[in-house]
Amino acid sequence: MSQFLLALDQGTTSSRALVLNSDGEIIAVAQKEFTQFFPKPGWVEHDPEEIWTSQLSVAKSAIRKAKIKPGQIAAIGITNQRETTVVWNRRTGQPIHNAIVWQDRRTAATCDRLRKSKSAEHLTAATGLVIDAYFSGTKLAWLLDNVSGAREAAKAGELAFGTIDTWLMWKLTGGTAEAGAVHLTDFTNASRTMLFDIHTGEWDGQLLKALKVPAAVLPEVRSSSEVLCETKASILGASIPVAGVAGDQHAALFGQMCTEPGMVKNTYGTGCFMLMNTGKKSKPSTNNLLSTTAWKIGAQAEYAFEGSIFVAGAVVQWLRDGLGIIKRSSDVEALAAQVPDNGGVYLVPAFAGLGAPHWDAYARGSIAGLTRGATGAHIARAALEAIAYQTADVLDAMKSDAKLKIKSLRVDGGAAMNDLLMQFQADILGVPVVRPKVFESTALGAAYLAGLGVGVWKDKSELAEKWQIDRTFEPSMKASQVKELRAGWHKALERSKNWA
Ligand SMILES: Nc1ncnc2c1ncn2[C@@H]1O[C@H](COP(=O)(O)OP(=O)(O)O)[C@@H](O)[C@H]1O
Ligand SMILES: O=P(O)(O)OC[C@H](O)CO
Repeated sequence: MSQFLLALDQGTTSSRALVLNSDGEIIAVAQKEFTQFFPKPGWVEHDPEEIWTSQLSVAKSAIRKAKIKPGQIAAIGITNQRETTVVWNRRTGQPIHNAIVWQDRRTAATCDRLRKSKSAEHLTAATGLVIDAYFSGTKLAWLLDNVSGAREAAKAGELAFGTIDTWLMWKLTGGTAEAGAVHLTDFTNASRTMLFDIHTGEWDGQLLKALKVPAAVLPEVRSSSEVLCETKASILGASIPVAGVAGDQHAALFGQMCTEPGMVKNTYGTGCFMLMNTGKKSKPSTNNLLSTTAWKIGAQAEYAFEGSIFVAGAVVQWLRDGLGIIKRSSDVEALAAQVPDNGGVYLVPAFAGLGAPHWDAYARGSIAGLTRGATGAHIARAALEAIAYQTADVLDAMKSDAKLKIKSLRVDGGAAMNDLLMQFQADILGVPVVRPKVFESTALGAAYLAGLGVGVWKDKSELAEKWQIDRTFEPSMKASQVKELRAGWHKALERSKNWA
């Protein structure tokens, strides 16, 4: 009987489900958006029940579209928006509050205090992270502090904390303690909590104490590729093993088959997430990157550097919705192509400050170098170039941290469809930019991890054969021109820093 994999990709704005066959080909996709809540400036929440119902409905719909029976699914792979925090009551299965989303800044002041505390140095060494409201730890502490009775209930073992992977596994296995629901997470998701020691692979007692988190709320940490649990048969129509779990950026690194040290992927979505495989030992960053996990397959952990850029494809949305110089995002390419170069115009899209490697929360956007001859086409070109310059700044930091030679950059995400941007990216980096045939790296990664977990595929080398190139963009710009352009970018960047 033919075997299939079901990938559940629970993202920030939508829940997606994909069915793959045992050749790793995608045969069905279903997607559903869900509600974003912004209760106060800087706060972002999701309804955990809506996350579950949307995820379940797309899973069923993808199975229907694939025209397969649930019993033909060999395994489920879960991949998810990372850091988003849910706390629920084990007995009733009810969340005690909305999920606090990774973008939520409500715990920024707690992080300021934590940065000055005696745990700060240990935190960075153990978790590889910088202290920031982005991660789950302070969000969990906020829930325990602000939901009435939560801390006592947590101490008494009545509450469960989880990232979205944990919540989905809980729901897939029955949704209450009585029904036998499991409380598990994987190595990659645990690594984004700010409570987990990525070297020992265990929850860190000192950090739990610093954030006053009772150990009783924490899930058990498992690898990213093994049978973690079996779904309750009544939910999807068959009991199916969940055999792959990873945060979405880690899954994308795997889906891009960046399985050797020095291999890098960049996802060009709203922002950019760049991850580089650094091998079986974690390396500290001295260039303002995160030192994080790649995945754990069986007993073998692998590590990565990560750099996030806050505004990438979003600058194209701004050209469309803010400036109104294009109608659709894809129009940016034709507009930018009307001019042979940027004409000395630089756009720094620091709309929300600057992420890696600059980390300037007070930077703001700017357009520099305007002359009377500047047109909308120059601005469009400068916007696309800015995505490439920011990427080059992160890759430089990675190269210097990793001391590894970069052979190429593997790309995915909506803006990686833009040929002009990808060619310019290759030119600026001086390394080939490689775009795969299948763009769904995140879902592929989750399905690959799950397939490995149940033996549909035997090892990484079998998977690497499935990964195919759509197009390679070779660098062709003169080194002197690259130098001049990057100098112009850095000059504009300086003007944008420390503005607000
Ligand atoms: N042809 C294009 N050129 C540049 N940017 C694009 C193009 N098409 C889409 N985008 C941008 O890509 C982003 C959407 O990519 P996607 O991977 O779906 O992002 P996300 O997962 O963050 O929602 C949007 O910000 C959009 O403006
Ligand atoms: O859901 P995405 O694709 O926006 O990814 C969210 C990241 O995992 C946040 O760290």
